[in-house]
This record gives sequence, structure tokens and C-alpha cells, in this order.
Amino acid sequence: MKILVVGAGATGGYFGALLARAGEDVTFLVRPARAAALRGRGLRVVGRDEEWTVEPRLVTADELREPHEPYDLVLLSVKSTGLDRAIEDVAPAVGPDTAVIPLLNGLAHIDALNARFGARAVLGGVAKVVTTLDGTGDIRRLAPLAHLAFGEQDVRDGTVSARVERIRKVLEGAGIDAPVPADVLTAMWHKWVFITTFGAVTSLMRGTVGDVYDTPGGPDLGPALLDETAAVAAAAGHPVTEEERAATLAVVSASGSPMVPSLYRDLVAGRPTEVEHLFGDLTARARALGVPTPLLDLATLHLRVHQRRVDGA
Ligand SMILES: NC(=O)C1=CN([C@@H]2O[C@H](COP(=O)(O)OP(=O)(O)OC[C@H]3O[C@@H](n4cnc5c(N)ncnc54)[C@H](OP(=O)(O)O)[C@@H]3O)[C@@H](O)[C@H]2O)C=CC1
Ligand SMILES: CC(C)(CO)C(=O)C(=O)O
Repeated sequence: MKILVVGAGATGGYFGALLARAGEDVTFLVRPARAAALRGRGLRVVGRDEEWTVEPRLVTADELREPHEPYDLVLLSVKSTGLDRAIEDVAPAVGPDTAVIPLLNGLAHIDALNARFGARAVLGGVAKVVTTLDGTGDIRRLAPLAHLAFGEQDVRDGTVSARVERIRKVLEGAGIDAPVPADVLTAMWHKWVFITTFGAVTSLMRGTVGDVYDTPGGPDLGPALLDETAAVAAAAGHPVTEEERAATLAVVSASGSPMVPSLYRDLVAGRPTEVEHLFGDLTARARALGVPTPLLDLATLHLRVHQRRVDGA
């Protein structure tokens, strides 16, 4: 299977490195600065008990415009802020039989991808990894998750298509946990509920889960935010199960927990965040559905003020 990973950052770099290490035919679409860094030191993954490097095959957008065989699978792993550019850059790689799996959190990218490539090409995807790019460009693995749930967008009953089965085998062969949910769009909604709850708790309070939870009044914030995010999902037709609710609460209600999401890491590092994709979109949908979300609105405003500063406005 010919695989193109768009972006060799925290998520794409990690999944792509696992696939390359397993001997799969993987190429990374990267921009020139990342290409130069990767040519110099390889694609290195470091974690608590691991340190390994693959020599990645690289292609830039200009090179991808040269004639080539279409790819079978594209893993799209850019941040939402780079989505429009990435869609244009990857377009020459997408042929009539190419499957595109996005790893982004949120949901709006599905519409953008459908509009550009047609809904048949685009699968839903939910990535659960805890990775970050460190100052040297290495992929730093912060927790032992390597999970990529995916499936056909129009399936609601867990039916596994032939191409999904083929892709699942390849992912699992590389050590990636690759379940096919009954309804991948619902799974994406539920990850969105989780990440906005977790993102709002930590970003609004500028602290880890433990910092917030261990402060008087702090334990109330996670459940209150989850009530709002889950209410939007339910109104949109994707109610969160009790089990998922409990799983999210367990993450945001943990004394001493050092956990933060990638959104928080971007915020405190002064980088752009995915505020519009994750929070702007969710609160707009809440308005349209008539669901009040005062805490989410506050988190959105907080992140927008940061974004305005980053943009130099
Ligand atoms: N980090 C995590 O633990 C998780 C993140 N996610 C989600 O995954 C998505 C990706 O996040 P993450 O991997 O952390 O982001 P990163 O910023 O670490 O990686 C994105 C990479 O995409 C590259 N890129 C951007 N535009 C292009 C382009 N046009 N062509 C080629 N490369 C491009 C960037 O490279 P350059 O150096 O050129 O800017 C960067 O290396 C987000 O939506 C995030 O919310 C989901 C689960 C976990
Ligand atoms: C919380 C986590 C790590 C789960 O995959 C995530 O999606 C993020 O940090 O953006």
C-alpha cells in the first residue's frame, strides 16, 4: 500500500514513523524547512523507554506536482490552521481510488475535504496519541497510546468495507490500535466533546488538570464544561454515552494529574491554537441548535484573545 503522510509533526510523524519502521511504503509530504531538518537527523521518536529513528522518504509540494502513481492512502496530519494549504498541496496525490484519513481533532475538516476530493475519498478518523514535537524536531511521546479509529463516513452500523479492512491490517501490522467504530462521525463528535472539555478546563485556568482539580472550586469546572459540550453533541444527534462521559470526567477530574492537551501546549508556548476549528465551530453549532454554552463561550473568547495577540493585531 502506497502511503502519503501529510506533515511529519507530532501525530503524522509518529504514525508515519511506526508505519515506516514496519516496512510499509511511506512518504512524508513536508515543507522545505522540515525536509531539511529530517534529512539532517532522520525522523526520531523519543519516549520514556524508547528512542528510535527512521530515515523518512520525503516529498515537497513542488515535487508532488511531478507525474507519479497515485497514493492508496493519505494520512492528513496538519493542524486546522494549515488545512487549506495542505489540501491544495496534497491534491496531486489523490487519485480516484485514494483513501484520505484525517487525524485532526474537530469536525469541520470533513466538509472541506469532501468539497475538494468528494465524500467517497474521505474517511473519518480519530487519533489518540500523546505526542509533541520537541525543540530539536524529534517526536516526543508522552504516553503509551497509539490509536487511530477510522471508517467510512456513511457507515452507521460498523460495516467494514474492503478498503477499510486493508488499511486496518496495515495499521495493525505497524503496532497501531486501529478499531473501526460503528459510526465514525459519532466517534469524531465524541473526541471533539472530550478535547474541548479538556482543552477548556486547562486553557481557561492556565494549568494542568491537577492544578485545576486540586484548587477549591476546581472540581466543578470539568463536569460543568462536559455538560455543555455533551449537550451540543446530543442536540446534533450524537449523544454521549454514560461510559464516555465517565471516561472524560476521569481525565479532567484527577488530583495531581500533569495532563494537558496539545491545545494547551500551543497556548502556553505562544503559538496559534486551533481555536476556530475546535471552539469557534462548536459554539457556532451550539447557537444554531439553541444550546446555551456560557463556559465554552468564555473559553472561546479567551483563546481568541490569545490568537489576536499571536496574529499581531
Ligand atoms: N499532538 C497530539 O497529541 C494530538 C493531536 N491531534 C490533532 O492532530 C492534528 C495535528 O496536530 P499535531 O500533529 O500535534 O500538529 P503538529 O504541529 O505537531 O504537526 C503538524 C505538521 O504539519 C506540517 N504541515 C503543515 N502544513 C503543511 C503542508 N502544507 N505540507 C506539509 N506539511 C505541513 C507542519 O510542518 P511545518 O514544520 O512545515 O510547519 C507540522 O510539522 C491537530 O488537529 C491536533 O488537534 C490529535 C490527537 C493527538
Ligand atoms: C488529548 C489528546 C492527546 C488525545 O489524543 C489530544 O487529542 C490532544 O492533545 O490534542
